[in-house]
Amino acid sequence: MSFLQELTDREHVFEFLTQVKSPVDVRHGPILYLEDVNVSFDGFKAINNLNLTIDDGELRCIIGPNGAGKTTMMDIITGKTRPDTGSVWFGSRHNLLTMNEPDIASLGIGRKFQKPTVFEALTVFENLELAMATDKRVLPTLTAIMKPEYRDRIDEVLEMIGLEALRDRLAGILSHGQKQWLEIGMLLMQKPRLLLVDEPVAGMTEQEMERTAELLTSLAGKQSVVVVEHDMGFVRSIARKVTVLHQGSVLAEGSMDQVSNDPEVIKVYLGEEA
Ligand SMILES: Nc1ncnc2c1ncn2[C@@H]1O[C@H](COP(=O)(O)OP(=O)(O)OP(=O)(O)O)[C@@H](O)[C@H]1O
Repeated sequence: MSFLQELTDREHVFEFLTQVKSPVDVRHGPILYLEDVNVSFDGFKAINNLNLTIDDGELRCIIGPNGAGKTTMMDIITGKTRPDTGSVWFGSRHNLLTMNEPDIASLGIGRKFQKPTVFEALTVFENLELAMATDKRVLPTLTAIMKPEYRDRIDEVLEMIGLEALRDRLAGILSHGQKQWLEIGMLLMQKPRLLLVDEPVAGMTEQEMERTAELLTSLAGKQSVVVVEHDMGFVRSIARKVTVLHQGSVLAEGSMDQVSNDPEVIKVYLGEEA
């Protein structure tokens, strides 16, 4: 079928519109598995024998002082940084160290950076629409022929992120918090299996933080969510299990109460704030 025929065939399902069919295999183990990972930058060990396991559907908070290796760890998972040694697996089938960044993203690993990067001149709805198309050049075509199921997905995501009432407003007029939720919504359009979220509540009001806590906890279960955050009040409000990184390794892991009472953690990290 030619591209022109595809365009005029109302029943044709474009490859770029099909949701990511994540083939990740979690039947016998975790969704994310890092073992003995090491990364050095000019001789400095940013990641040092790091071991980390995230279960399917889990919400995990990662904390740690500046320079602990949190960003580098996210960069390794998404393929931005290659470790010197170690293993990184997504389910039991996908060795992430053999894959590039776009392939890792298309497996269903979504990453939300600290700063919101929504398209301010587009409406909330259009931002979500755009997030669905992997080939951004086809957006005008996509808008003209959008199938009901894609509209349904946008409606579903609008409800999840609480922006239904603002669907036709330009993203540029949204508050900082609303932009962050919209960007999370853009990631959700592709139905990711694992979401990596970097400092989601930096710069948010108390109310926005509460709403973000509700959003992230509501996502867990359906997808796995890893949140890197410095705000301890926020971490306490959402955390089930917390991992404390220090000098590129796991220093402690457990409930917020367990890690915040751990003498090593108090010494190297929470002690900083006391
Ligand atoms: N590309 C790089 N080149 C050299 N050093 C780097 C590079 N990336 C990170 N580092 C160093 O590796 C260490 C870990 O950095 P990383 O950004 O992962 O820490 P972090 O826990 O995310 O810190 P923060 O909480 O401040 O964001 C730091 O000492 C940092 O300076």
